[in-house]
Amino acid sequence: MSAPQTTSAERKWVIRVPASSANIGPGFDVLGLALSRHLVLNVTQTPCSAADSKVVLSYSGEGAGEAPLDPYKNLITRVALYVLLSHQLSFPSAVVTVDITNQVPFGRGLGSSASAVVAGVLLGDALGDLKLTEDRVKDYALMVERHPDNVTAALVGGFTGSFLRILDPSELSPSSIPLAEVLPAYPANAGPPLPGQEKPPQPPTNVGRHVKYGFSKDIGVVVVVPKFEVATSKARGALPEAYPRADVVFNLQRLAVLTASLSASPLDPNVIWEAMRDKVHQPQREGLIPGLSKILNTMTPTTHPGLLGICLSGAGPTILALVSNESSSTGTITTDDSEITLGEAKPSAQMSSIGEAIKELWKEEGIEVEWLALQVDFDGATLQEL
Ligand SMILES: Nc1ncnc2c1ncn2[C@@H]1O[C@H](COP(=O)(O)OP(=O)(O)OP(=O)(O)O)[C@@H](O)[C@H]1O
Ligand SMILES: N[C@@H](CCO)C(=O)O
Repeated sequence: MSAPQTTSAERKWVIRVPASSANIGPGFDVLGLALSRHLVLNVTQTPCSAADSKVVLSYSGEGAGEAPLDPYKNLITRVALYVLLSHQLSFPSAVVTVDITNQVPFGRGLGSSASAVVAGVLLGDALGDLKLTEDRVKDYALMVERHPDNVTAALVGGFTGSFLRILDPSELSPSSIPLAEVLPAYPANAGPPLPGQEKPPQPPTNVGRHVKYGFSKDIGVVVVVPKFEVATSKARGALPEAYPRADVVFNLQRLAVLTASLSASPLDPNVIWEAMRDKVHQPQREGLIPGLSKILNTMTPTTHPGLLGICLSGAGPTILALVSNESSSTGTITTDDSEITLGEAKPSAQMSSIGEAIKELWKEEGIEVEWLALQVDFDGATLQEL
Protein backbone atom coordinates (compact mmCIF):
# COMPACT_ATOMS: atom_id res chain seq x y z
CA MET A 1 0.00 0.00 0.00
CA SER A 2 1.30 3.53 -0.78
CA ALA A 3 1.76 5.99 2.02
CA PRO A 4 -1.50 7.76 2.84
CA GLN A 5 -2.00 10.84 0.72
CA THR A 6 -0.93 14.11 2.32
CA THR A 7 -2.89 17.34 2.10
CA SER A 8 -1.74 20.93 2.45
CA ALA A 9 -4.98 22.76 3.25
CA GLU A 10 -8.23 22.16 5.09
CA ARG A 11 -10.98 20.79 2.85
CA LYS A 12 -14.70 20.47 3.52
CA TRP A 13 -17.44 18.56 1.72
CA VAL A 14 -21.16 17.93 2.08
CA ILE A 15 -22.45 14.55 0.90
CA ARG A 16 -26.23 14.15 0.63
CA VAL A 17 -27.96 10.91 -0.36
CA PRO A 18 -31.73 10.32 -0.54
CA ALA A 19 -33.77 7.47 0.89
CA SER A 20 -35.30 5.11 -1.65
CA SER A 21 -38.12 2.65 -2.09
CA ALA A 22 -37.39 -0.49 -4.12
CA ASN A 23 -39.63 -2.83 -6.14
CA ILE A 24 -42.75 -0.54 -6.36
CA GLY A 25 -44.88 -3.69 -6.53
CA PRO A 26 -43.97 -5.94 -9.47
CA GLY A 27 -40.42 -4.63 -10.09
CA PHE A 28 -38.65 -6.89 -7.61
CA ASP A 29 -34.90 -6.06 -7.57
CA VAL A 30 -35.49 -3.76 -10.58
CA LEU A 31 -37.41 -0.56 -9.78
CA GLY A 32 -36.35 2.17 -7.37
CA LEU A 33 -37.80 5.53 -6.36
CA ALA A 34 -35.66 8.16 -4.58
CA LEU A 35 -37.49 9.91 -1.73
CA SER A 36 -37.20 13.22 0.11
CA ARG A 37 -35.52 11.98 3.29
CA HIS A 38 -31.74 12.22 3.39
CA LEU A 39 -28.51 10.97 4.85
CA VAL A 40 -26.15 13.97 5.08
CA LEU A 41 -22.41 13.92 5.85
CA ASN A 42 -20.55 17.13 6.70
CA VAL A 43 -16.89 16.25 6.26
CA THR A 44 -13.82 18.28 7.25
CA GLN A 45 -10.25 17.21 6.52
CA THR A 46 -7.57 19.12 8.47
CA PRO A 47 -3.95 18.27 7.62
CA CYS A 48 -1.73 16.94 10.43
CA SER A 49 1.18 14.57 10.94
CA ALA A 50 0.71 10.87 10.22
CA ALA A 51 0.97 10.20 13.97
CA ASP A 52 -1.93 12.52 14.79
CA SER A 53 -4.16 11.30 11.97
CA LYS A 54 -7.63 10.10 12.92
CA VAL A 55 -11.19 9.82 11.64
CA VAL A 56 -13.79 11.12 14.10
CA LEU A 57 -17.49 10.37 13.59
CA SER A 58 -20.49 12.08 15.15
CA TYR A 59 -24.01 10.89 14.44
CA SER A 60 -27.53 12.23 14.95
CA GLY A 61 -30.97 11.23 13.76
CA GLU A 62 -32.16 7.77 12.68
CA GLY A 63 -29.87 5.01 13.95
CA ALA A 64 -28.14 7.21 16.55
CA GLY A 65 -26.98 4.98 19.39
CA GLU A 66 -27.07 1.96 17.06
CA ALA A 67 -24.65 2.96 14.30
CA PRO A 68 -21.04 2.48 15.44
CA LEU A 69 -18.85 5.58 15.80
CA ASP A 70 -15.66 3.59 15.28
CA PRO A 71 -14.60 4.36 11.67
CA TYR A 72 -13.44 0.76 11.21
CA LYS A 73 -16.90 -0.53 12.14
CA ASN A 74 -19.33 2.07 10.75
CA LEU A 75 -20.74 1.02 7.37
CA ILE A 76 -20.20 4.46 5.78
CA THR A 77 -16.52 4.76 6.69
CA ARG A 78 -15.81 1.07 6.03
CA VAL A 79 -17.10 1.55 2.49
CA ALA A 80 -14.96 4.70 2.13
CA LEU A 81 -11.94 2.69 3.29
CA TYR A 82 -12.71 -0.05 0.76
CA VAL A 83 -12.69 2.52 -2.04
CA LEU A 84 -9.40 4.01 -0.78
CA LEU A 85 -7.70 0.62 -0.27
CA SER A 86 -8.65 -0.54 -3.74
CA HIS A 87 -6.76 2.53 -5.02
CA GLN A 88 -3.75 1.60 -2.84
CA LEU A 89 -4.60 4.48 -0.48
CA SER A 90 -5.87 4.67 3.08
CA PHE A 91 -7.45 7.37 5.23
CA PRO A 92 -5.39 10.56 4.69
CA SER A 93 -2.75 12.03 7.02
CA ALA A 94 -5.27 14.39 8.52
CA VAL A 95 -7.91 14.76 11.18
CA VAL A 96 -11.08 13.87 9.31
CA THR A 97 -14.36 14.71 11.04
CA VAL A 98 -17.53 13.18 9.60
CA ASP A 99 -20.74 14.62 11.07
CA ILE A 100 -23.58 12.32 10.05
CA THR A 101 -27.23 13.42 10.13
CA ASN A 102 -29.62 10.68 9.10
CA GLN A 103 -33.34 10.86 8.26
CA VAL A 104 -33.54 7.33 6.82
CA PRO A 105 -34.78 4.77 9.37
CA PHE A 106 -32.92 1.46 9.57
CA GLY A 107 -34.45 -1.81 8.40
CA ARG A 108 -37.81 -0.35 7.31
CA GLY A 109 -37.56 -0.77 3.52
CA LEU A 110 -36.50 2.82 2.83
CA GLY A 111 -33.01 1.96 1.59
CA SER A 112 -30.96 3.03 4.62
CA SER A 113 -28.11 0.67 3.79
CA ALA A 114 -28.03 1.79 0.13
CA SER A 115 -27.87 5.45 1.24
CA ALA A 116 -25.04 4.59 3.64
CA VAL A 117 -23.12 2.64 0.99
CA VAL A 118 -23.47 5.37 -1.66
CA ALA A 119 -22.44 7.99 0.94
CA GLY A 120 -19.42 5.84 1.82
CA VAL A 121 -18.29 5.58 -1.80
CA LEU A 122 -18.60 9.36 -2.19
CA LEU A 123 -16.65 9.86 1.05
CA GLY A 124 -13.84 7.64 -0.25
CA ASP A 125 -13.96 9.53 -3.54
CA ALA A 126 -13.58 12.88 -1.72
CA LEU A 127 -10.85 11.79 0.70
CA GLY A 128 -8.81 10.13 -2.04
CA ASP A 129 -9.45 12.94 -4.54
CA LEU A 130 -10.39 10.19 -6.96
CA LYS A 131 -12.95 12.04 -9.11
CA LEU A 132 -14.96 8.88 -9.71
CA THR A 133 -17.62 9.06 -12.41
CA GLU A 134 -21.25 8.34 -11.48
CA ASP A 135 -20.99 4.92 -13.15
CA ARG A 136 -17.85 4.11 -11.16
CA VAL A 137 -19.52 5.18 -7.89
CA LYS A 138 -22.31 2.76 -8.79
CA ASP A 139 -19.81 -0.05 -9.49
CA TYR A 140 -18.30 0.34 -6.03
CA ALA A 141 -21.70 0.59 -4.33
CA LEU A 142 -22.86 -2.58 -6.11
CA MET A 143 -19.86 -4.50 -4.79
CA VAL A 144 -21.26 -3.96 -1.30
CA GLU A 145 -25.05 -3.83 -1.83
CA ARG A 146 -25.42 -6.53 -4.46
CA HIS A 147 -28.87 -5.76 -5.82
CA PRO A 148 -29.15 -2.61 -7.87
CA ASP A 149 -32.62 -1.16 -7.18
CA ASN A 150 -32.07 0.99 -4.06
CA VAL A 151 -28.47 1.86 -4.97
CA THR A 152 -29.43 3.18 -8.40
CA ALA A 153 -32.30 5.34 -7.15
CA ALA A 154 -30.23 6.70 -4.23
CA LEU A 155 -27.38 7.56 -6.59
CA VAL A 156 -29.15 9.03 -9.62
CA GLY A 157 -32.50 10.10 -8.12
CA GLY A 158 -36.01 9.85 -9.57
CA PHE A 159 -37.73 6.66 -10.73
CA THR A 160 -35.24 4.08 -12.01
CA GLY A 161 -34.99 0.62 -13.52
CA SER A 162 -31.74 -1.32 -13.31
CA PHE A 163 -30.07 -4.66 -13.89
CA LEU A 164 -26.73 -6.30 -13.18
CA ARG A 165 -24.70 -6.97 -16.32
CA ILE A 166 -23.55 -10.51 -17.11
CA LEU A 167 -19.79 -10.32 -16.59
CA ASP A 168 -17.06 -11.78 -18.83
CA PRO A 169 -14.96 -14.57 -17.29
CA SER A 170 -12.05 -12.10 -16.92
CA GLU A 171 -14.24 -9.79 -14.83
CA LEU A 172 -15.68 -12.47 -12.62
CA SER A 173 -12.90 -12.68 -10.07
CA PRO A 174 -13.01 -9.08 -8.76
CA SER A 175 -16.79 -9.12 -8.78
CA SER A 176 -17.19 -12.43 -7.00
CA ILE A 177 -14.94 -11.77 -4.04
CA PRO A 178 -16.88 -12.33 -0.83
CA LEU A 179 -18.35 -9.29 0.92
CA ALA A 180 -16.15 -10.12 3.94
CA GLU A 181 -13.10 -9.33 1.81
CA VAL A 182 -14.57 -6.13 0.40
CA LEU A 183 -15.52 -4.95 3.89
CA PRO A 184 -13.31 -6.92 6.28
CA ALA A 185 -14.36 -7.07 9.94
CA TYR A 186 -11.66 -5.22 11.81
CA PRO A 187 -10.78 -6.51 15.29
CA ALA A 188 -12.65 -5.43 18.43
CA ASN A 189 -9.82 -3.06 19.35
CA ALA A 190 -10.32 -1.61 15.90
CA GLY A 191 -7.48 0.07 14.13
CA PRO A 192 -6.23 0.67 10.65
CA PRO A 193 -5.43 -2.24 8.36
CA LEU A 194 -1.77 -3.18 8.42
CA PRO A 195 0.39 -2.13 5.45
CA GLY A 196 0.30 -4.81 2.80
CA GLN A 197 -3.02 -6.21 4.02
CA GLU A 198 -6.59 -5.73 2.85
CA LYS A 199 -6.22 -4.58 -0.72
CA PRO A 200 -9.48 -5.49 -2.41
CA PRO A 201 -9.43 -5.36 -6.21
CA GLN A 202 -11.27 -2.60 -8.02
CA PRO A 203 -14.68 -3.71 -9.31
CA PRO A 204 -15.32 -4.42 -13.00
CA THR A 205 -16.72 -1.46 -14.94
CA ASN A 206 -20.43 -1.00 -15.64
CA VAL A 207 -21.51 -3.72 -13.21
CA GLY A 208 -25.02 -2.29 -13.28
CA ARG A 209 -26.99 -0.59 -16.05
CA HIS A 210 -29.98 1.67 -15.48
CA VAL A 211 -32.59 3.92 -17.04
CA LYS A 212 -34.49 6.81 -15.52
CA TYR A 213 -38.22 6.76 -16.23
CA GLY A 214 -40.47 9.78 -16.29
CA PHE A 215 -42.43 10.32 -13.09
CA SER A 216 -45.37 12.71 -12.99
CA LYS A 217 -45.04 15.74 -10.71
CA ASP A 218 -48.73 15.13 -9.94
CA ILE A 219 -47.82 12.08 -7.83
CA GLY A 220 -47.09 12.43 -4.11
CA VAL A 221 -45.85 9.68 -1.85
CA VAL A 222 -47.18 8.55 1.51
CA VAL A 223 -44.98 6.14 3.43
CA VAL A 224 -46.43 4.37 6.45
CA VAL A 225 -43.59 3.20 8.66
CA PRO A 226 -44.25 0.58 11.36
CA LYS A 227 -42.31 0.80 14.60
CA PHE A 228 -40.45 -2.45 13.99
CA GLU A 229 -37.60 -3.48 11.71
CA VAL A 230 -37.38 -6.28 9.16
CA ALA A 231 -33.77 -6.99 8.14
CA THR A 232 -33.47 -7.23 4.35
CA SER A 233 -31.58 -10.52 4.71
CA LYS A 234 -34.54 -12.03 6.63
CA ALA A 235 -37.07 -10.71 4.11
CA ARG A 236 -35.04 -12.23 1.26
CA GLY A 237 -34.83 -15.49 3.18
CA ALA A 238 -38.65 -15.72 2.99
CA LEU A 239 -38.57 -15.98 -0.82
CA PRO A 240 -38.57 -19.25 -2.79
CA GLU A 241 -35.81 -20.29 -5.21
CA ALA A 242 -38.28 -20.85 -8.10
CA TYR A 243 -41.66 -19.44 -9.17
CA PRO A 244 -44.62 -20.71 -11.19
CA ARG A 245 -44.58 -19.33 -14.74
CA ALA A 246 -48.00 -17.70 -14.27
CA ASP A 247 -46.68 -15.61 -11.37
CA VAL A 248 -43.66 -14.44 -13.34
CA VAL A 249 -45.88 -13.47 -16.28
CA PHE A 250 -48.27 -11.68 -13.89
CA ASN A 251 -45.38 -9.49 -12.69
CA LEU A 252 -43.77 -8.90 -16.09
CA GLN A 253 -47.08 -7.72 -17.57
CA ARG A 254 -47.62 -5.26 -14.75
CA LEU A 255 -44.01 -4.05 -14.70
CA ALA A 256 -44.17 -3.12 -18.38
CA VAL A 257 -47.37 -1.12 -17.90
CA LEU A 258 -46.36 0.48 -14.60
CA THR A 259 -43.15 2.12 -15.84
CA ALA A 260 -45.05 4.11 -18.47
CA SER A 261 -48.22 4.71 -16.48
CA LEU A 262 -46.49 6.82 -13.80
CA SER A 263 -45.62 9.54 -16.31
CA ALA A 264 -48.92 9.49 -18.23
CA SER A 265 -51.19 12.49 -18.36
CA PRO A 266 -53.83 12.18 -17.11
CA LEU A 267 -52.84 9.53 -14.55
CA ASP A 268 -55.19 6.54 -14.54
CA PRO A 269 -55.64 5.27 -10.95
CA ASN A 270 -57.26 2.03 -12.03
CA VAL A 271 -54.39 1.09 -14.35
CA ILE A 272 -51.72 2.14 -11.82
CA TRP A 273 -53.35 0.32 -8.90
CA GLU A 274 -53.59 -2.94 -10.85
CA ALA A 275 -50.08 -2.49 -12.32
CA MET A 276 -48.61 -2.20 -8.81
CA ARG A 277 -49.79 -5.66 -7.76
CA ASP A 278 -47.20 -8.37 -7.24
CA LYS A 279 -46.95 -12.12 -6.84
CA VAL A 280 -43.23 -12.72 -6.35
CA HIS A 281 -42.28 -11.09 -3.05
CA GLN A 282 -45.17 -9.39 -1.21
CA PRO A 283 -47.35 -12.47 -0.49
CA GLN A 284 -44.25 -14.38 0.63
CA ARG A 285 -43.37 -11.62 3.14
CA GLU A 286 -46.82 -11.57 4.75
CA GLY A 287 -45.49 -13.78 7.59
CA LEU A 288 -42.99 -11.08 8.56
CA ILE A 289 -45.46 -8.20 8.15
CA PRO A 290 -48.84 -8.97 9.72
CA GLY A 291 -51.81 -7.40 7.92
CA LEU A 292 -49.88 -6.70 4.70
CA SER A 293 -52.29 -8.40 2.25
CA LYS A 294 -55.32 -7.00 4.03
CA ILE A 295 -53.99 -3.44 3.67
CA LEU A 296 -52.88 -3.86 0.04
CA ASN A 297 -56.26 -5.32 -0.96
CA THR A 298 -58.49 -3.02 1.13
CA MET A 299 -57.04 0.28 -0.07
CA THR A 300 -58.18 0.97 -3.65
CA PRO A 301 -58.85 4.08 -5.77
CA THR A 302 -62.57 3.43 -5.28
CA THR A 303 -62.49 3.17 -1.50
CA HIS A 304 -59.92 5.98 -1.14
CA PRO A 305 -60.18 8.70 -3.81
CA GLY A 306 -56.75 10.06 -4.74
CA LEU A 307 -55.02 6.72 -4.18
CA LEU A 308 -53.11 5.68 -7.31
CA GLY A 309 -51.36 2.53 -6.13
CA ILE A 310 -50.03 0.80 -3.03
CA CYS A 311 -47.22 -1.65 -2.31
CA LEU A 312 -44.62 -2.83 0.16
CA SER A 313 -41.61 -0.49 0.16
CA GLY A 314 -38.48 -2.53 -0.57
CA ALA A 315 -38.20 -5.51 1.73
CA GLY A 316 -40.67 -3.86 4.15
CA PRO A 317 -42.20 -3.39 6.59
CA THR A 318 -43.02 0.15 5.31
CA ILE A 319 -46.01 0.51 2.97
CA LEU A 320 -45.75 3.03 0.13
CA ALA A 321 -48.86 4.65 -1.36
CA LEU A 322 -48.76 6.80 -4.49
CA VAL A 323 -51.33 9.56 -4.22
CA SER A 324 -52.59 12.28 -6.48
CA ASN A 325 -50.47 15.31 -5.53
CA GLU A 326 -52.52 18.15 -6.90
CA SER A 327 -53.23 20.03 -3.70
CA SER A 328 -50.06 19.42 -1.69
CA SER A 329 -47.08 21.74 -1.29
CA THR A 330 -43.72 21.59 0.44
CA GLY A 331 -43.39 23.09 3.92
CA THR A 332 -43.38 22.52 7.64
CA ILE A 333 -46.56 21.40 9.36
CA THR A 334 -47.64 19.82 12.58
CA THR A 335 -49.88 16.74 12.59
CA ASP A 336 -51.50 15.04 15.58
CA ASP A 337 -48.39 12.94 16.09
CA SER A 338 -45.34 14.83 14.99
CA GLU A 339 -43.86 17.80 13.27
CA ILE A 340 -43.10 17.13 9.63
CA THR A 341 -40.20 19.17 8.24
CA LEU A 342 -37.17 19.11 5.97
CA GLY A 343 -38.46 18.79 2.44
CA GLU A 344 -41.34 16.55 3.29
CA ALA A 345 -44.56 17.47 1.58
CA LYS A 346 -47.39 19.28 3.27
CA PRO A 347 -49.99 16.58 2.85
CA SER A 348 -53.13 17.18 0.87
CA ALA A 349 -56.43 16.10 2.45
CA GLN A 350 -56.25 12.94 0.32
CA MET A 351 -52.73 12.09 1.51
CA SER A 352 -53.79 12.60 5.14
CA SER A 353 -56.87 10.46 4.74
CA ILE A 354 -54.88 7.66 3.06
CA GLY A 355 -52.10 7.82 5.70
CA GLU A 356 -54.67 7.70 8.51
CA ALA A 357 -56.64 4.86 6.89
CA ILE A 358 -53.53 2.66 6.63
CA LYS A 359 -52.62 3.57 10.21
CA GLU A 360 -56.08 2.41 11.38
CA LEU A 361 -55.80 -0.89 9.48
CA TRP A 362 -52.46 -1.56 11.11
CA LYS A 363 -53.83 -0.62 14.52
CA GLU A 364 -56.27 -3.54 14.13
CA GLU A 365 -53.18 -5.79 13.97
CA GLY A 366 -51.76 -4.17 17.11
CA ILE A 367 -49.03 -2.43 15.09
CA GLU A 368 -48.08 1.19 15.73
CA VAL A 369 -46.98 3.25 12.76
CA GLU A 370 -45.97 6.74 11.73
CA TRP A 371 -46.95 8.06 8.31
CA LEU A 372 -45.09 10.69 6.31
CA ALA A 373 -45.91 12.68 3.22
CA LEU A 374 -42.86 12.74 0.94
CA GLN A 375 -41.94 13.78 -2.57
CA VAL A 376 -39.73 12.10 -5.13
CA ASP A 377 -36.09 13.28 -4.98
CA PHE A 378 -35.12 13.92 -8.59
CA ASP A 379 -31.51 14.99 -7.79
CA GLY A 380 -30.03 11.82 -6.30
CA ALA A 381 -26.74 11.78 -4.39
CA THR A 382 -24.61 14.92 -4.35
CA LEU A 383 -20.99 15.57 -3.31
CA GLN A 384 -20.26 19.25 -2.90
CA GLU A 385 -16.90 20.76 -1.93
CA LEU A 386 -17.35 23.89 0.21
N1 LIG B 1 -26.47 5.73 8.19
C1 LIG B 1 -25.99 4.54 8.51
N2 LIG B 1 -24.83 4.42 9.19
C2 LIG B 1 -24.36 3.22 9.52
N3 LIG B 1 -24.97 2.04 9.22
C3 LIG B 1 -26.11 2.10 8.54
C4 LIG B 1 -26.68 3.34 8.14
N4 LIG B 1 -27.81 3.09 7.49
C5 LIG B 1 -27.96 1.75 7.47
N5 LIG B 1 -26.94 1.14 8.10
C6 LIG B 1 -26.79 -0.31 8.30
O1 LIG B 1 -27.70 -1.00 7.44
C7 LIG B 1 -28.63 -1.79 8.22
C8 LIG B 1 -30.00 -1.78 7.57
O2 LIG B 1 -29.91 -2.46 6.34
P1 LIG B 1 -31.13 -3.32 5.76
O3 LIG B 1 -30.73 -3.69 4.36
O4 LIG B 1 -31.51 -4.41 6.70
O5 LIG B 1 -32.36 -2.31 5.76
P2 LIG B 1 -32.71 -1.10 4.81
O6 LIG B 1 -31.57 -0.81 3.89
O7 LIG B 1 -33.15 0.00 5.70
O8 LIG B 1 -33.97 -1.67 4.04
P3 LIG B 1 -34.26 -1.94 2.46
O9 LIG B 1 -32.98 -2.41 1.83
O10 LIG B 1 -35.33 -3.00 2.44
O11 LIG B 1 -34.75 -0.68 1.91
C9 LIG B 1 -28.64 -1.11 9.58
O12 LIG B 1 -29.02 -2.02 10.60
C10 LIG B 1 -27.19 -0.68 9.73
O13 LIG B 1 -26.37 -1.77 10.12
N1 LIG C 1 -35.31 -5.61 -3.94
C1 LIG C 1 -34.87 -5.78 -2.57
C2 LIG C 1 -34.90 -4.45 -1.89
C3 LIG C 1 -34.36 -4.48 -0.50
O1 LIG C 1 -33.07 -3.97 -0.42
C4 LIG C 1 -35.81 -6.74 -1.86
O2 LIG C 1 -37.03 -6.57 -1.96
O3 LIG C 1 -35.33 -7.66 -1.20
